[in-house]
Amino acid sequence: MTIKIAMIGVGLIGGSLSLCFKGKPGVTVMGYAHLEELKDKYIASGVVDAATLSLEEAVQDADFIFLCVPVGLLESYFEQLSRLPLKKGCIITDVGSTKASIAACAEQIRLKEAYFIGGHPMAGSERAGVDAASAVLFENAYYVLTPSVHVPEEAYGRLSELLAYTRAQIVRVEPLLHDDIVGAISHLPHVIAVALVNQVREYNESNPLYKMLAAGGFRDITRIASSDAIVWRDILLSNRDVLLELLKDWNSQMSSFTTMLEQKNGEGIEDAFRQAREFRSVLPERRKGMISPLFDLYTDVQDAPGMIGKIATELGTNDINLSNLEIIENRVDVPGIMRLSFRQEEDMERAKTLLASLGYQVWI
Ligand SMILES: NC(=O)c1ccc[n+]([C@@H]2O[C@H](COP(=O)([O-])OP(=O)(O)OC[C@H]3O[C@@H](n4cnc5c(N)ncnc54)[C@H](O)[C@@H]3O)[C@@H](O)[C@H]2O)c1
Ligand SMILES: O=C(O)C(=O)C[C@]1(C(=O)O)C=C[C@@H](O)C=C1
Repeated sequence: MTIKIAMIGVGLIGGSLSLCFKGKPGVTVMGYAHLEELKDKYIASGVVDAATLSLEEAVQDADFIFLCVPVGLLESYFEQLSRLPLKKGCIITDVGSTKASIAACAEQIRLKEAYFIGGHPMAGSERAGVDAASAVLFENAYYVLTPSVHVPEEAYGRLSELLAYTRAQIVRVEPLLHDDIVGAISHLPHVIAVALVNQVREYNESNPLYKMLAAGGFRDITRIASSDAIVWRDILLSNRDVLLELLKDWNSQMSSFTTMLEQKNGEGIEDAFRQAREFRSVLPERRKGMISPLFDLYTDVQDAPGMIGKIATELGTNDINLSNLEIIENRVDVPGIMRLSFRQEEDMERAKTLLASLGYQVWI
């Protein structure tokens, strides 16, 4: 059996999906580019089997069409597709970070012989473009699908089956509920990160020490402030109503901190930190490129380069199989944390005992 996949927009997400599908038995991935230089780039980067500047050629005989363009372009592409000859039973899906507007559009423009199933992989990065694409981006992530009642289970099943190549976990959610939840856990955090960076950027104009001293905490909370401006402009405008409500709640969270500080309410501040830590500690952890779960052990690192070799050697000479090693906070002259991952729980336990006996502070 042959499967043709048309990828409309081969950037971070479209490129990563292409890498998941390309080379699988019977699958060909055709990228659509709106600019000549992008077409050449898509081919040169090797993420697609072929690329074209013609939308019609890209989708001709396609079994699946993925719309991977910024959210503000989704409706226009959907409308163009509805006027093109599509293969009977073809599935059109998108990867947009909002789902209500494209779902409403698909309700209005009924496709004749194709089906639309909204999609949103809950994985990404602050980087953009095909150069940032990765075959393991979606591994162990959730992948939201928002089929309408008009979509037959058979079509939903076909898309889910194809998406198994991403190694993501499919979850079915209503479009409006999706936008409420993703507004809170993704869109609002991006707004907060950008506002925080811009606040500090303004202070830095009068004193460059701000930038110089900005360390782990600032970097951790602001990574996503480097995200693509066009992609995020479209997401925020598309989820505007939800964000306006969320920002009201955010302002009241900030007011409560203002009040606690004004009243020197140390207990209130402690409670806020404790509650946040408790909730954060139960967030599901997801790792790219992992098939089975790992058993993790943590230790402080004073001098990372020397320590890495020393610890790896100690484990090796004691026949303890280390699967992965990562420095979580790597700041010059400041102790960081090393995460040691093991496939077997027994290896982790033995490493814990060994490193503790050698004087390392270790914890699980
Ligand atoms: N960035 C993330 O973390 C993330 C995660 C999940 C979903 N998404 C969604 O994925 C979609 C794509 O985002 P991305 O992060 O891959 O961005 P990107 O900038 O990396 O990719 C966008 C692609 O669309 C192409 N494009 C731009 N204008 C176009 C046009 N007029 N016609 C055709 N193609 C055009 C670009 O050339 C690029 O290849 C967005 O809808 C976004 O909401 C993003
Ligand atoms: O990890 C990141 O950089 C992301 O921004 C990924 C992220 C998110 O906010 O979690 C961003 C947008 C999405 O639509 C899905 C995932």
